[in-house]
Amino acid sequence: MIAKLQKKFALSRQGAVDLVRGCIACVFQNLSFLFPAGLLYRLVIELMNGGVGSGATAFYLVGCAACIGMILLTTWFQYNATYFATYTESGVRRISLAEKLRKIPLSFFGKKDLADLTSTIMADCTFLEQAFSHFIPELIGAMISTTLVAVGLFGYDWRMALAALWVMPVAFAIVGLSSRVQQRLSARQMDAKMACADGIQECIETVRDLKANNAEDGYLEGLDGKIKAVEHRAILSELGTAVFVVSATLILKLGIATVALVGSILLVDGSLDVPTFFLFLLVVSRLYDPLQGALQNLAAVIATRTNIARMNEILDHPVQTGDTHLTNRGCDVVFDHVKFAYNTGETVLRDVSFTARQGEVTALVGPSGGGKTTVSRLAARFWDVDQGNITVGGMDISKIDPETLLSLYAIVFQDVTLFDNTILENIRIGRRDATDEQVLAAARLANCDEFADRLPDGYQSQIGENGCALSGGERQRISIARAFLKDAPIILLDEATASLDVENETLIQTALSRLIRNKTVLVIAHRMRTVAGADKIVVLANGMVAEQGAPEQLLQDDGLYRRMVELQNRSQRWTIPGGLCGREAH
Ligand SMILES: Nc1ncnc2c1ncn2[C@@H]1O[C@H](COP(=O)(O)OP(=O)(O)OP(=O)(O)O)[C@@H](O)[C@H]1O
Repeated sequence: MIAKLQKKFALSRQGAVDLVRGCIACVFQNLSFLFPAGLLYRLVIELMNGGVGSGATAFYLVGCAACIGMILLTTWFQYNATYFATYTESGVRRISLAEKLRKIPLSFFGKKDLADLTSTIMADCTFLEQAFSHFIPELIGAMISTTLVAVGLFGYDWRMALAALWVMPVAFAIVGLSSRVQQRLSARQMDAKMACADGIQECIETVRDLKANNAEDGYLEGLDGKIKAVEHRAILSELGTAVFVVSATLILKLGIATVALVGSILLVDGSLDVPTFFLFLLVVSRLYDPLQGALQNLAAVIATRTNIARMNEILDHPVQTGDTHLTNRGCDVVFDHVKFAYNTGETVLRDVSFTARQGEVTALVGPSGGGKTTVSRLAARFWDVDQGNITVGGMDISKIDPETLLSLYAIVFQDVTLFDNTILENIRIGRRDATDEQVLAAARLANCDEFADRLPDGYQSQIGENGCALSGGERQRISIARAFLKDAPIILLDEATASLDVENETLIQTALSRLIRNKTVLVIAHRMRTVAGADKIVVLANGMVAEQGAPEQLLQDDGLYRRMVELQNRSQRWTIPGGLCGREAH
C-alpha cells in the first residue's frame, strides 16, 4: 500500500507513511467529535428515566468533559501528523526532484524549459503540500469515520440511518463524475500558467534585445494576453469545480431534512422513540460537516492529478547510469560510426568516426550547424549516442556513470555559467577541495590577475548574479582558470579564446599550451588561425566527417578545410568601408 501511495501522490516512503498516519489521525479526530453525541444520548435516556443525580448521570457528565480532552488530544495528534510532516515531505520531495534532474540526460531538458521545471519544483510541490496536509487526510478521515458511524447508525435504526445517509453516495458520485471535466480544466489552466511563466522568463532574458530593437511594446502586449489567459482559465477552473461541489453540498443538506421528515413520521407512527430521534438529529448535524469538507477535498484531490503527473514525469524519467569505476587505459577519445539525433528526431550526426589522441590537439572545424558542438557534448556523455559508440582509453563511455566520467574532463564552454559569489569561489568550482594557493595559481595561469587586481577586493570581489559585473573575456578567463584547477586529462574547448582581446588571447594561448601537454584536447574552432597549430583537424559538415588529417596535409588537398582557410583569410582583410564611416560623421 505504501508503494502505491508513493506512486499515486509522488511521495517519498516516509511521506506515504506520514500520509497514512495523517488519515488515521483525522479518523480519530472526526470520531472524537461524535463521541459526545453518544454520551449525550445516554445522558438524556438516564434523565428521562428519572436518574437525576445518579452515579450514571455523573459518569456521563464526566465522560462529556473527558471527550473535550480527547478532542484536544486528537486535534494535536492530527495537526502533528499532517502539517508538520507535510513541510518535511515537501522539502524531501523538492530535493529528490532536484537530485533526479541532476541525473537525467540532457535530452530531457530539450523538452522542458526552465520555467516549467522551476514551477514543478516550487509551485507543484506547494500545491501538493496543501493536498497532503488538508485534502487527502481530511477526505480519507471523513470517509472512514463516516462509514464507522453509518454502521453504528444502522445498528440503532436502519430506517433513520437510510434517511440520514442516502445523500452521501449521491453527493460523492456528483463530484466523482466531474473528475474528467476537472482534470481537463486544470490541465488547461496549467498550460496557460506555463505559457505565461515562459513569456515572463523570456522577457527578462531578452530585455536587452527587446530594447535594442524597440520591440518592448509588442512583446508586452503578447505577455499581457498570456496573463489574461491565466486569469480566464483560473476562473473557468474554479467555476467548473464550484458547480459540482455546490450541487453535491446542497444534496448533502437534504439529509437533515429527510431525517427530520422520516423521524417525525416514525414518531407519530409510534415506531421511534424521542431519544433515538434526538440522537439522529444530533449525529447528522455533526456528520455532514466533515462530509461537506470531504466533498471539497475530493474535488481538490482530483485537481492535483495534473501536478502529480508533472512530478512523476521527472521522477519516472530514466537516468543515465553506469559503472563508477574507471577502467580506461590512457585517454584517447574514439568516435566509432556514431549516429545521433536530438529530441527533434532529425539526424544531426550520421556516421562520425575519428580519434582524438592523448597528447594531441584535435580541432573540430566546419560550417555552422555541421555538428561540432554536438560531437564535443557527446564526448562527455551529455547525451547518449543512437548508434556506434564512443570510447575513452578503450572504455565505452555509455557504460560509465556520467559524474564519474566527467572527472576525466575539463570543459570550457563559450557561455560560461558563474555564481553570485567571489572570483576565488567561482574558480574553486573547478576543484572543490583546492586550497586558496592552488586556486590563485590557476587564476594567474588563466590571466585573471589583470582584472582581479583592478577590483577593490581583488579575488574576494563579488561578481553579481551570473557574473554580471564582468566582461565576456573576464568570464571566459574564469572558466579557463577552472580548467587549469581541475587539471583533468581530457580538455574540451569551445573556441575558448573567442572573446579575448589580442593581448590576452596571446597570453592565454601560451598558458593553454602549457596546460594541454600530454592531454587529449578536443577544440571547437571557428577561426582557422586558432587551429593552424593543431595536430589533427576533423572537418564536420552536414553531420559527417568531410575530411580529417594534419593541417598541412588538408591544405594541400583541395577540400573544405582549404576553402574555409581561404575564405577566412579574405574576410580578415575586411575593414569598415570609409564611406560608411563618412556617412555616419555627417
Ligand atoms: N539541443 C538541440 N536540440 C535540437 N537540435 C539541436 C540542438 N543543438 C543543436 N541542434 C542542431 O544540431 C545541428 C548541429 O548543431 P551543432 O551546434 O552541433 O553545430 P555546430 O557545428 O557546433 O554549429 P556552430 O558552429 O554554429 O556552433 C544543427 O542543425 C542544430 O540546429
